[in-house]
Amino acid sequence: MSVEAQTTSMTAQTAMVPPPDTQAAVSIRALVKCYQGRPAVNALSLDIPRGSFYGIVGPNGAGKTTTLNMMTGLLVPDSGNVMILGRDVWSDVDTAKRIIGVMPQGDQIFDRLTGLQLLVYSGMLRRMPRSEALGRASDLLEAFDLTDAGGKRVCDYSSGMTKKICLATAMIHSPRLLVLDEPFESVDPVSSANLKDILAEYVDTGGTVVISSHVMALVERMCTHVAIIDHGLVRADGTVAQVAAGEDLEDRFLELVGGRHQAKRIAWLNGSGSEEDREAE
Ligand SMILES: Nc1ncnc2c1ncn2[C@@H]1O[C@H](COP(=O)(O)OP(=O)(O)OP(=O)(O)O)[C@@H](O)[C@H]1O
Repeated sequence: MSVEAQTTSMTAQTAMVPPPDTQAAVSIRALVKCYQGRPAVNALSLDIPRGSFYGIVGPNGAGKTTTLNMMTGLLVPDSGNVMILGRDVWSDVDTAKRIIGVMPQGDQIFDRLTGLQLLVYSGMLRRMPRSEALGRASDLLEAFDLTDAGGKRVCDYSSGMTKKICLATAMIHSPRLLVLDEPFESVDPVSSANLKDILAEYVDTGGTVVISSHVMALVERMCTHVAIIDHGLVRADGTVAQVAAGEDLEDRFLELVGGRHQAKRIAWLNGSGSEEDREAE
């Protein structure tokens, strides 16, 4: 679709949106973000119910991270609204950030600190007394199997350990909404199972978790709800059963998003013409 056609369809969608749902954990209306004139998020609207475990899925470049960043006060939208637990994010970003737990990326943390120092620092940034931050930090280190690594600098952690410490920093202030971009990526199966238990209990006590993931089986197993995003728009949303519509979620995803094609044979990818062959010539 041309940029003009995309912009026209965006304007038409924006004109018809209902007001945000103040009862939802997250209510997004006609959210737009363009880069170089092209919409990355294209008048997207979505309601995430309180107490849900919500999966956001979509192909590469679909607009998931851009949406999550605008939802959590990290990226200013071009237009549209985001309401978190009944509060408008962009009219008071600081308050919004206080009530959300967002998992930072590995390059957004002070990795010269030890794991323990990083958690205590994150807690104190959230106005927690040092003693309380210390107690919570050691609980989180234990929950994520990082107790032995608590005294080690985060820059010396493996990528899975870094992911876990980033997750822990998102949780230390006990937010009622957790937004996690690919939380299970590069986390080992044992830690992953522990994390799933922690998140399931968090949801049982009334918290809302929003994750983005490419692993459809995980979303099908863990999430209560799912939204399939493609080209910056919601293609389907609802409970996992509603979206799957009697099919396997992955099949449904492929059906809605398309893009499967007969893989083109790459003629040279058979070892011939390699460096060794060239040397032998
Ligand atoms: N800072 C940026 N500058 C220019 N274009 C960007 C920028 N960030 C994202 N985009 C573009 O916006 C679109 C959506 O990107 P986004 O990162 O939100 O997708 P995603 O669904 O999270 O993808 P993935 O699954 O690959 O992580 C892509 O076309 C991407 O190239």
